Amino acid sequence: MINLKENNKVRIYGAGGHSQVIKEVLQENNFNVIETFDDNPSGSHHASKNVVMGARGDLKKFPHNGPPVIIAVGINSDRAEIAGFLKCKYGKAIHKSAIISSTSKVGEGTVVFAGAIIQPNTTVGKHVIVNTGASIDHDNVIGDFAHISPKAALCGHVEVGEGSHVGVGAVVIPKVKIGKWCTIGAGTIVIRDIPDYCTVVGNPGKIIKRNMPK
Ligand SMILES: CC(=O)SCCNC(=O)CCNC(=O)[C@H](O)C(C)(C)COP(=O)(O)OP(=O)(O)OC[C@H]1O[C@@H](n2cnc3c(N)ncnc32)[C@H](O)[C@@H]1OP(=O)(O)O
Repeated sequence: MINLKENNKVRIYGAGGHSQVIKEVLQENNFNVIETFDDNPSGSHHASKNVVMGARGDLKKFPHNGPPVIIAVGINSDRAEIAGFLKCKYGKAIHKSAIISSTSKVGEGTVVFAGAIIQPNTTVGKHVIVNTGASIDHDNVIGDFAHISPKAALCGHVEVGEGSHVGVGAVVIPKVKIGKWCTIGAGTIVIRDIPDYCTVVGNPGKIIKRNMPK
């Protein structure tokens, strides 16, 4: 399932490891990745070829018009910043093995990797990463620019705020609300609501840092 049009052409913004996974999802869905941008082309992943300078080089000269773009940058705040200055159309990249309920919604620019599951009545925002094998159950609300890492499990009626990162293998019990721009550590068990900007680790999850917004 994918919603990119324009003769199956797509562009990727970001040329690191995360970009490689997105490229593979797109190619398996018969999309033609015609261009890869990066704001630091010389630091690209070894598998990225023909990477060209991104919009930070010259915002006015950047080809905002054209085939849809996917922002393939793993750091949530960077993805949000890039989405703030690009004037592009966005696509989605959804792996064939992902299961998404017909009653759930996935926003533009969002990527859903192999084996991920999104159960009914869930809303996933824009430019979200639903990583490999992540499980997002029914009636969740996932904010824009969030990242649900591999094998994380969100039970029913969970909310994850804008820009928050749920680490690999974390578990969130039903009806818990995680604020915006939080970090939930790898393997954390979240059993209570988490305020905005907090880092939480452990079982049960405890707040170890409050990261004030930039
Ligand atoms: C395909 C992909 O790769 S997707 C990428 C997915 N990435 C992840 O899931 C990474 C998640 N990140 C983490 O778990 C990190 O450890 C973070 C963000 C929670 C904390 O990182 P930092 O802010 O650098 O904290 P730091 O490493 O200094 O640890 C602070 C304390 O928390 C503890 N801690 C850190 N992470 C965890 C964790 N996941 N579980 C339990 N305790 C933890 C540390 O042991 C340390 O304790 P101490 O003060 O008693 O020594």
